[in-house]
Amino acid sequence: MKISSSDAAAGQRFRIGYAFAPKKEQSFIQPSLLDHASQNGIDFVPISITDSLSEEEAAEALIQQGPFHCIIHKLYGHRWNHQLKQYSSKYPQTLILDPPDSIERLHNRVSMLQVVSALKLNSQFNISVSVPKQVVLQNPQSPDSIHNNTIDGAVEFPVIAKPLLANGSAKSHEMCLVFDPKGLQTLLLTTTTTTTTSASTQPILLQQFVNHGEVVFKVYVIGEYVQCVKRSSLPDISEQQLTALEGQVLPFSQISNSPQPQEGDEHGLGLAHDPHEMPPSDFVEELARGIRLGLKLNFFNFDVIRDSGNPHSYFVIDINYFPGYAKLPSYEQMLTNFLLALLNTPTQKDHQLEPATTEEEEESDHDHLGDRGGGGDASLLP
Ligand SMILES: Nc1ncnc2c1ncn2[C@@H]1O[C@H](COP(=O)(O)OP(=O)(O)OP(=O)(O)O)[C@@H](O)[C@H]1O
Ligand SMILES: O=P(O)(O)O[C@H]1[C@H](OP(=O)(O)O)[C@@H](OP(=O)(O)O)[C@@H](O)[C@@H](O)[C@@H]1OP(=O)(O)O
Repeated sequence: MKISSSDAAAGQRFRIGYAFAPKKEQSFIQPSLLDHASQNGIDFVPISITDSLSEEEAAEALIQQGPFHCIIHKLYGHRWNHQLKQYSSKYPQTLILDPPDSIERLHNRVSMLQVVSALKLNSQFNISVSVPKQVVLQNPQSPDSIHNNTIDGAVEFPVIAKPLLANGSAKSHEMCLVFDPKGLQTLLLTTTTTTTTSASTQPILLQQFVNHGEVVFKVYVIGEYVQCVKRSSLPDISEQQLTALEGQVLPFSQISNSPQPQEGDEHGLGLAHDPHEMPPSDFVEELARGIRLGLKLNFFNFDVIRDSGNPHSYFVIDINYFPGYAKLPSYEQMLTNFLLALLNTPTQKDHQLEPATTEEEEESDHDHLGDRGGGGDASLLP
């Protein structure tokens, strides 16, 4: 099959290949999305690759299912990255959203947040954004970690112990609230028979817990589209509670999937401001833009909390690749508009989705595409 730009201008439809784990496919590929996209000239095509194939056969199978104008995906690992690479050398004009190298950065809770520390926000907002203080225990069961030597001065209690690795596995979401050095010692000494973070000999991130009025703001990004929603979070911890919780470790997992908090529900500590008040939208948009440009990603969300003690101080605590967009009321429009804007840009219209032939031809195609180049490395950033 051959897809060309002149066809597209004449009403040719766009083929978007998608590759997701079954759970993601089920939640994201809704009939409402397929219908809306289809009415606007976009056909979503499932990419299917059998596990039993060898790496090279799997790459060939992906090539056979092409060409696509664009591939969207949330699959990880060497095998999938290799398939994409092979596919891209055959069809360099296909936009791979997003490039695996850019996604990779979100798989480590330190590297994912570096982009936030490097941000320079417009001072007109009178708002500061940072990352809570944090320290990594590379060897959680080493005597230095167990006796808290590694963390001396780096963070203050309470902290949240998070697996450093954030690869989407159930384990990577297992966290613990730790209230003092004794609790941390308990956590690190717990035998490997338990299933919490404590069981892990894998590196752990200790991130300072910030009181934030039990509300987390989730900012969903699709290219330039930004939507901020409120979700329930952990309650604030008072000094009295800290004393009462001495030596304790409280495990939890994926609590931000709980329903949105109701006004007046908060158990905050007599805050001077309303913890439910949404952050200013121009600030959220500027923050999302900065993170998007820094990460060179189009599909992600990030979690922001506001310091209970200072309404001008925000913290970004997590960034997720290709989150649960279907939870947003108008994700069908957001996604379709994003793809159409992208595929209808002049550079994109020049695309001829034919197999690459000679190296020379390929190079000239790359020149044509500039930064949006194929080869699986489209950054699509303005
Ligand atoms: N530093 C912090 N201070 C206060 N609360 C925090 C902090 N870090 C995390 N939390 C709370 O814990 C929740 C889970 O943390 P985090 O987002 O890092 O975990 P996750 O498993 O990666 O989440 P997700 O399910 O969104 O991928 C947050 O939504 C927030 O409610
Ligand atoms: O399953 P849901 O729809 O809730 O989406 C969640 C998504 O799971 P999925 O990709 O398996 O679907 C998670 O991905 P992994 O970290 O586990 O890779 C992460 O992005 C969460 O932040 C998303 O929740 P949200 O932030 O949108 O509330």
